[in-house]
Formats: sequence, structure tokens, C-alpha cells
Amino acid sequence: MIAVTGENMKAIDNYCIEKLGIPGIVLMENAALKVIKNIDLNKFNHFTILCGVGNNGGDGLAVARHLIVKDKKVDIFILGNIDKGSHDFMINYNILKNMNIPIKYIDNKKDLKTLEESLSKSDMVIDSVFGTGLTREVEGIYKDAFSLVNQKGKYILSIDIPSGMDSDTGKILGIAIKPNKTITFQLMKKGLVDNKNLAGDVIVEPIGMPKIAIDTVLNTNKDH
Ligand SMILES: NC(=O)C1=CN([C@@H]2O[C@H](COP(=O)(O)OP(=O)(O)OC[C@H]3O[C@@H](n4cnc5c(N)ncnc54)[C@H](O)[C@@H]3O)[C@@H](O)[C@H]2O)[C@H](O)CC1
Ligand SMILES: [K+]
Repeated sequence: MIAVTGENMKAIDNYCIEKLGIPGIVLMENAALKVIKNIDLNKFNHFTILCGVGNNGGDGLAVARHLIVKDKKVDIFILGNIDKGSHDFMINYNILKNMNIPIKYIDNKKDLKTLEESLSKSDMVIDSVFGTGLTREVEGIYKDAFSLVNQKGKYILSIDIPSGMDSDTGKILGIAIKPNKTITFQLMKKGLVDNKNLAGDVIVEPIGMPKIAIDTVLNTNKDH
């Protein structure tokens, strides 16, 4: 099975969006539906969803919306500065605001209390803080939140990459979420192969990226 880097994935993403005209939000919605497909909705009814403010976080917000539509109990927490929200993150953020869905923000240690309360009641944690866009060590409130999730989460599903793991090398940058399952999009990531024992059960789910995008980007890269 082919395994790619975050950079490869970004290039394929950009090809789909810029060359083929597939809006990023379509890929994000496809991604969210593939996460839902991998959740046993007869078994899990209460979710703690931890989101960053990039597209990984956007995936988590879209998953939250689909769970809400299916009448599941969903506690949404955002880590990071909304003003830095990516374009597609903001689309899903605004939809939830328009639906009057409560969203909690974890800015400092006192906010961890509400996260802990949710973790004590929920039966699944969805980790959508960082994916292929992790760029540096996980520190501060992110570290505190990850540690709490790893201690108290009953069952953890990571979106695309366990947050805190480098998608290219599998290295843990300070601390990473320790999932039971990781749903990674379209292609296996090198980091998930190199550090398979810290990603739980890894499932690769296509999200509608045409072969031409993948072949063009990967073959082009091969020439270099
Ligand atoms: N190409 C695909 O297959 C698709 C991927 N999707 C999802 O998009 C993410 C990648 O999104 P991106 O916005 O590039 O990055 P992230 O969301 O992973 O994170 C960026 C976000 O996090 C901040 N950040 C990075 N490192 C740190 C740190 N150590 N501490 C604090 N903050 C940090 C950074 O500033 C950004 O704000 C991919 O994984 C998929 O989940 C699409 O949704 C569908 C198509
Ligand atoms: K993640």
C-alpha cells in the first residue's frame, strides 16, 4: 500500500481544488461522512469532539453536525484562536452557530473542567485538533487537554492523524492523542506506517479525490 507525506497530500488537495475545481468543503464533507461510516451508532451515543482551527478541526465540526442530525449528544470544544480559522473550518463553524449549537472554547486551565465533565459522561472522543498541518511541538493548553483526553477518554477516534503525531515521520511532538482508531483520508500516511502502534486501528477512507490528481502529483514528485 502506498504511503504519502503531508506535503504530498496537500499537493493532491490543491490539485483537486485548483485544477479540477472540487471545492475543499466538498472534500471535507466527504471526509466527515467517512468518519460517520466508521462509528457504530448503535453503540456510541454521547461524543466529546475536540477541534483545532485548521481543516482537521473543520472535519471535526462537520462530523459533529452529522451526529447532531442523528440526534446524538455532542459536546464540542475548540482549541485555538477562531480568528485564525481556516476557510473551510469557518464554513462548518458558522453552520453550527446558525444552528444555535453550543460550542465551548478551551483557552486556559480553568476551561479544562468542562472538558473533564464531558469526558466523564461521553462514550467516544473524536480528536480533530491537528492532522497533516502539525508544525511544531504541542505545548501549553494543548498539552494539558491532550493529557486529559488520554487519561479520561473511554474510546478515542482520531481524524486523519492522531493529534500531536508528525504525519511524515510518526514522531510524537511533545505529546499526542492515543487513539483506539484513526480514520485517515484517501491515502495512508508515512507517519502512520512508521509509528503504527500509536495510531490504534488505522483505516484508510477515500474521500473522492480522482485518480488523475493522485497520479499527477505523485508521478510528478517521482521525477524530482
Ligand atoms: N487532503 C486531504 O486529504 C484533506 C484533508 N483534510 C483535513 O485537513 C487536514 C490538514 O488541515 P490543515 O489546515 O492543513 O492543518 P491542521 O488542521 O492539521 O492544523 C493546522 C492548524 O494547527 C495549527 N498548529 C499546527 N501545529 C500546532 C501546534 N504544535 N500548536 C498549536 N497549533 C498548531 C496551525 O496553526 C493551524 O491552525 C488534514 O489532516 C485532514 O484532516 C480536509 O478536511 C479534507 C481533505
Ligand atoms: K487529528
